[in-house]
Amino acid sequence: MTRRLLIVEDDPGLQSQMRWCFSEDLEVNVASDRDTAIAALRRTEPQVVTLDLGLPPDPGGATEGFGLLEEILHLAPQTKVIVVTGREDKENAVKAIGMGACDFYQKPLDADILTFVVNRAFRIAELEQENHYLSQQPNGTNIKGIVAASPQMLSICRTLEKIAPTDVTTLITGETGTGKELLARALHDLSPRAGKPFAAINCAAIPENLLESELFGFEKGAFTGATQGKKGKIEHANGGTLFLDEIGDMPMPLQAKLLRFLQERVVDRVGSVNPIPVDVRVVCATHRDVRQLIADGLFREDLYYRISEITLEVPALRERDGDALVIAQSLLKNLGKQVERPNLSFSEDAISAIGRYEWPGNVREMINKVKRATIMADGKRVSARDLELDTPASDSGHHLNLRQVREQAERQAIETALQTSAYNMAQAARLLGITRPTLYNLTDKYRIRTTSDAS
Ligand SMILES: Nc1ncnc2c1ncn2[C@@H]1O[C@H](COP(=O)(O)OP(=O)(O)OP(=O)(O)O)[C@@H](O)[C@H]1O
Repeated sequence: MTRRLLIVEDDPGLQSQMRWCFSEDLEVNVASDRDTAIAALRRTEPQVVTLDLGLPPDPGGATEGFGLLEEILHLAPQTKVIVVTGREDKENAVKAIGMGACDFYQKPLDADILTFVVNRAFRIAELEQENHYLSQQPNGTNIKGIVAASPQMLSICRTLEKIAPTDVTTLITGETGTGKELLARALHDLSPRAGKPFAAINCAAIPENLLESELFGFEKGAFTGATQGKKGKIEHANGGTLFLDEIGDMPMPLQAKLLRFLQERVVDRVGSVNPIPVDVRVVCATHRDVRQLIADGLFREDLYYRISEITLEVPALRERDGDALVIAQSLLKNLGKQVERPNLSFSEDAISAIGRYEWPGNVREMINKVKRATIMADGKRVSARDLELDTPASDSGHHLNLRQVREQAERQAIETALQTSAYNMAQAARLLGITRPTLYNLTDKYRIRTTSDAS
């Protein structure tokens, strides 16, 4: 890509000095007033503009410069404008940044600093263009709600489109927050069952003694308090899709009952002897390693084969090439609209931090971070700090003692677990391998918030 720079400067001496600063691989155009600048902008579409605020007919003030800045950003909002101000003119520099200028530079001219600032602006422009390109890439799939650019996810989406019209029982595996439920819903929406119910049940969230009646329903008088019969989730899904989330956490006795249902396609309500035929497509998901569960005697192998006629292994966000940025951009657009800040964009440090971060809580964690950032960002730029991604690794070398290191690690692990589990204390405690009361003690100790501040 040819780098094109437009210098807007009315002083001929400065014009030639600035021209001289830039190496030959830059295409440089010069304009001395607003009209010529706009004509050059339209003609050459520069990625970067340096703009002297003091332009005729107001060379001593900044009105013409501000007017031109506004016009440039209106005509070509992606242009990186560096305003050039006098030495004592901080106020105007700050105002220009607030209006959307990307940087400022104070006279007198210093070739090294100016080159540095201009090159930096080109780099930002290129990164933004790259991101824009990525976010404009067709998903390769029209699956509603799924944002993906990586070959890994596009391949999963293609498989999903192939199996959607069939009734094959599908197992979706992957870390928490990778989009397993989203894919299960997509499978339903793309299937001939789309007009019928999608009934989801989280096998890990319901106490063992209630899960059976939740799934299979119960008859009047089946147990104390059952004054009337109730349909279970499976019956509710009749004609549609049953989504069994966290199937790996299903207790063994229920696994046997589920297996019978999958084989016979009839439901035995608790307390009933009359099997009820049900027509559902079953989709299961788990973040657990089912083979390991089988090896540990916690999951029935025969059930595993029943539920995994097709398995979709959803990779973690950090393993998908290019997805993190594309999803973050899409989230910023959508979540920004929700808080009436539709023009937010990521700063350069945010873009590299998003690419570097491991995303242990995957897309769910990203949603929390971006949601927070849309509220916290000053101006139009979302920084790494707004995303809470600016913990410098070098910090670790500057601790007072081991206690401080331990406490910081503990605090970080708790914050990540809370974000990963969408601030569900029970789930976060499970992720951390501690009890809920212990988690409450620790969040008190470190004064960590236990609810999403964006909710
Ligand atoms: N590729 C994606 N594009 C857009 N949004 C996504 C994508 N993947 C996940 N999400 C969003 O991230 C959130 C978490 O996704 P989802 O609930 O499907 O994950 P999960 O793998 O089922 O998580 P868990 O195992 O914790 O239940 C949802 O709000 C979902 O819409």
